[in-house]
Amino acid sequence: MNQDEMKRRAAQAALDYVEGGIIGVGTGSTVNHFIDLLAGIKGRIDGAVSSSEASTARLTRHGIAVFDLNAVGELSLYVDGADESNHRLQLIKGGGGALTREKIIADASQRFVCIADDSKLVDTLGRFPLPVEVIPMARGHVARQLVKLGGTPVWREGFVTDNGNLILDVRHLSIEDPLAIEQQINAIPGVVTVGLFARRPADVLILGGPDGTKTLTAA
Ligand SMILES: O=C(CO)[C@H](O)[C@H](O)COP(=O)(O)O
Repeated sequence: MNQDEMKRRAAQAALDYVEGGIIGVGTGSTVNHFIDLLAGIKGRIDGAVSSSEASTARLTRHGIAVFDLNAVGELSLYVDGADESNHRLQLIKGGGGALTREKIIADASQRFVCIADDSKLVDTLGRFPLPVEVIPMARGHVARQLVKLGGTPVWREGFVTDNGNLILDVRHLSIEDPLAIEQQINAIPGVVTVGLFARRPADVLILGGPDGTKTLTAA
């Protein structure tokens, strides 16, 4: 079975968590499946808060109303994908570059349901390069600080985030303590967001695989 079908299975299973109201919607190919499937039950919800311009466009195409987070306040549910998850449901996100808005919406939501194919579950985070969103003028400065932490930052050249910033993808970082690394990187002046979701992990992880889906919950 191909990876895309496994993503679609996870997205399908996430529909069970949709109870109504306005829900948070993330970004990426797995979430694209979720949006397409959500369209089939859109009468059940009042609309969505979106984590990217791409997801907003897709939601709108399906006739799902998109709201500003400021007008909505706290959300009961957020559904998003991930690039990696450990068994504590701490995540690396930002492969699609939407990490800042994703982190804001995750923080504003009572329940974060993460959907992914089963290759995303790892024992230790860090095989996937860690995305860091930075203010453009701070790119060199932040990169040097990341090298001091043991990482190898690579500028995602040509990519500009929805917030007008840049992304550094950091390889070779040892992420034994995700919470400590999240705090350390967030503390570098010029960093907008690091794509480590350790302070706010997922509450539920749905993994699509060849034999169906598997659901993990935070301890
Ligand atoms: O964090 C993200 C976007 O910023 C995505 O959730 C992450 O990159 C996973 O993407 P996909 O579902 O395409 O594998």
